[in-house]
Amino acid sequence: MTLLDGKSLSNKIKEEVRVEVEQLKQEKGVTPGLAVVLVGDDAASATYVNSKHKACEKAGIYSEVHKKDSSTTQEELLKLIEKMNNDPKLDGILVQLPVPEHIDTTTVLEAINPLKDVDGFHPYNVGRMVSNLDAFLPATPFGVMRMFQEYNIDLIGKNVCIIGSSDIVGKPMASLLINAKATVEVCNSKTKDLKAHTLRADIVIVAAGRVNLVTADMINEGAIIIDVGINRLDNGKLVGDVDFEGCKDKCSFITPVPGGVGPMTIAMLLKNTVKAAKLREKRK
Ligand SMILES: Nc1nc(=O)c2c([nH]1)NC[C@@H]1CN(c3ccc(C(=O)N[C@@H](CCC(=O)O)C(=O)O)cc3)C=[N+]21
Repeated sequence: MTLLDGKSLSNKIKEEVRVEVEQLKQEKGVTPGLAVVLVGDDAASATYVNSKHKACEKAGIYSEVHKKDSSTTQEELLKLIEKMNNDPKLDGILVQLPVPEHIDTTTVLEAINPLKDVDGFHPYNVGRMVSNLDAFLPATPFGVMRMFQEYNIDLIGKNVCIIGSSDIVGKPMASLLINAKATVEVCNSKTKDLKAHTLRADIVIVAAGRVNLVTADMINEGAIIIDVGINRLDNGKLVGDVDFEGCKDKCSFITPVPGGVGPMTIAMLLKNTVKAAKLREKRK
């Protein structure tokens, strides 16, 4: 079994980004800028936002974090986004999800200028991604694709079973894999006999948020396992959706949690922010 080491690959990508940012500054006088908006006081969200901010600083990307309390209205949030859309310092705008229930996620995401949509969640970018056109790709599935590339994992003709059909992981993951000529199946919590599906797969990608959802009996010998789950146990330990210990000797590749897909998400966000900075002229 080979570990898909997202920690070290993400460090390599972040270093590439740092060099690229340096060049942009020197050659074009452009400093890429990212704004992250956090609404409410979810502890996990606060941690991620903090990691994103620190990663930006290390890469030389200007970063601002807007912490709004949970009573913030949708109107206030839309106003802030409009201001950021017009702020020339900002190349990327990210609203950390989930937002509180009284705020409509789609309305908020649609308010972001698609050319600043470094999360790739705006319908404009979603449509372009599905059509295999140049677009901002959602950081998590983009990071998974980058891992396949790094470890020379061929996708053409492979059976891939994705567990989880969310807008931020499952659906975009399926699109990217379809475009890469894989054969893709997307399961969800209503899927009957999940095991029958995973046992047809060369690659299983799990993003369901359920501890031990995937166990060794559910995977083929030599399968590739990508664990996008992040679950905090009562003892404070961080685990994915896969029974790692049970599966590790049966599969050919597996991502650990932590140190797998998570760090890749942040690295690809930085990549997208640099991409957005290069589009500055087009936004004017
Ligand atoms: N608008 C928006 N964009 C996002 O990209 C977004 C979001 N909302 N909401 C929540 C999810 C989750 N997410 C993660 C980022 C980094 C790690 C990460 O760095 N994980 C580390 C450890 C983290 C820890 O120790 O808590 C690891 O897996 O090794 C995980 C998860 C981004 N998300």
